[in-house]
Amino acid sequence: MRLLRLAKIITVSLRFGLDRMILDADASGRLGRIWHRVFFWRRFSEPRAVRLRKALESLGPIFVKFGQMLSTRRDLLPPDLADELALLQDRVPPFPTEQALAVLEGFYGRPVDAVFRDFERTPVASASVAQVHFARLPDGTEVAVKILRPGIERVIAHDLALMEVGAMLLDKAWPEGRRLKPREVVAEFSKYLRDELDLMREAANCSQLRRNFKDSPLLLVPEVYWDWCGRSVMVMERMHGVPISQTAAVTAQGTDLKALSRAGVEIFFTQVFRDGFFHADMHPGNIFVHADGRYIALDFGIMGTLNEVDKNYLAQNFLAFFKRDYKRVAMAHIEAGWVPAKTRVDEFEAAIRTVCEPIFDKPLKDISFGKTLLRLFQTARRFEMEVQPQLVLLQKTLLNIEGLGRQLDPELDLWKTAKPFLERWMNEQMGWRALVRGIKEEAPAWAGTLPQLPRLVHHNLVESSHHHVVHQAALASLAVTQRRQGRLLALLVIAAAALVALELHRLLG
Ligand SMILES: Nc1ncnc2c1ncn2[C@@H]1O[C@H](COP(=O)(O)OP(=O)(O)OP(=O)(O)O)[C@@H](O)[C@H]1O
Repeated sequence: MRLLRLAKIITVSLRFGLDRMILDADASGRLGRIWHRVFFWRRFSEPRAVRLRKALESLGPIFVKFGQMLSTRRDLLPPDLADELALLQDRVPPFPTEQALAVLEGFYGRPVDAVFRDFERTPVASASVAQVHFARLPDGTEVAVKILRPGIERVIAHDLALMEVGAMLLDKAWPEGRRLKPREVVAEFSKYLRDELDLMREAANCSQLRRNFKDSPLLLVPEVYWDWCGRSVMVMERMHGVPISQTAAVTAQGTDLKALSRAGVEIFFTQVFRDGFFHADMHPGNIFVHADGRYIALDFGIMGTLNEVDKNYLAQNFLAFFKRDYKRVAMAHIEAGWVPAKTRVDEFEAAIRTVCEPIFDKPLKDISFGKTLLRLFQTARRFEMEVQPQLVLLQKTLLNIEGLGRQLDPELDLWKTAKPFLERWMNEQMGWRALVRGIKEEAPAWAGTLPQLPRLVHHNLVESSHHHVVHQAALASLAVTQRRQGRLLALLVIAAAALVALELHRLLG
């Protein structure tokens, strides 16, 4: 099976000339010249990016997903490849309903019709990893049932193993290819795919996001029905709305597109700066709009988490960046320990200025946060900064949010919407508010420790007087040892002197 798959990969690579992409970059090499002679008859009329896209399409859904992920790594890929790969569509025919029913019956141990009041046999959507059917719970609640594609674990394991081999070869055999960090990219993809294979994880993400946005006037998140969920099945509230990509239908239901685009930015910055937990798969297929104008989020396979250091880094950088205070940007990197402490601030500052200043050529409203962050990461990498995966995820999501926002309202001023969030966060980190918050956070721990304080103080005093006695004894024994060693040294010196004297006497006498 694996050999067959490998053979297919090699054939497809030769058919679409992927080998040429590598060897053309290394045409002067001996291997390149020999290869060109062996395969002299091949001519490719299409550009390399199109050939790569077609090759991935013919290798199947996992490779298509891989290409989609690659298209977001603009920090690694040349623009022509990234643009073309972004066109990849995760279109796969649904798997037969009997298989879906078999998965469900295997999991529940009962016929599907005994679990759900009614279960729609035709899926509402199908993708490479899962498909979704609508159903009703016994009490009539409308639900969406997400089911993992049967056997997908095996397919993924095979394809990933082959990708890992490919990445290793690329890394070892092609010095230029190393810059694309093939092993790192495949490892990231592998983690992302394995996460998608556990629907309990996705359900937990969904339920956390719902809790964070409980009673929100901006965002709706489906409720998870845990009693019906497992690793390969997720049952959640069925949401009713219009896909955000259908702008005409969104307007027809009376939603103001300008308000919607602002709300999108607000939701994102709330997720980032309030919760440190954000939806990181914000492609238009996962976003719907409810009739009351609220967003509906779906698909919680990829979520990003940020800690206080990450948030501080982001807020400081964005605020300093928009004030064009590049020195502050450089300092923020050094203070957070992202770049080595030995980095020269002036050099780093100059490098940031060089990449960022051209961005300000445009009006503030047209500046892309996502691109700015990308430039910053690219610069910081040159200064030995290991960009954290959660920040790369955030930067990719920012690009999505901006794209979506500007599609809804070309006049959207992202900075105006985002600035209050950043400033509020910074204010909360400093001054008396931060102090009060710190006390509030620590108070429960103090409540537990305070009653024990007298006992702990007493214990420590006793311990320290005991330690004092122990220390005294140790010091005394050290002094004895020192005296002994002194005596030994004196004896050795005398013995050595006697030997020298004897030797001199023998030589002279
Ligand atoms: N709770 C829900 N209520 C209504 N429709 C839903 C719900 N969950 C999923 N769907 C429908 O199923 C589609 C696919 O769902 P989802 O994105 O979660 O699956 P997926 O397999 O991860 O797809 P992809 O990988 O393409 O994003 C959605 O676009 C939507 O049409």
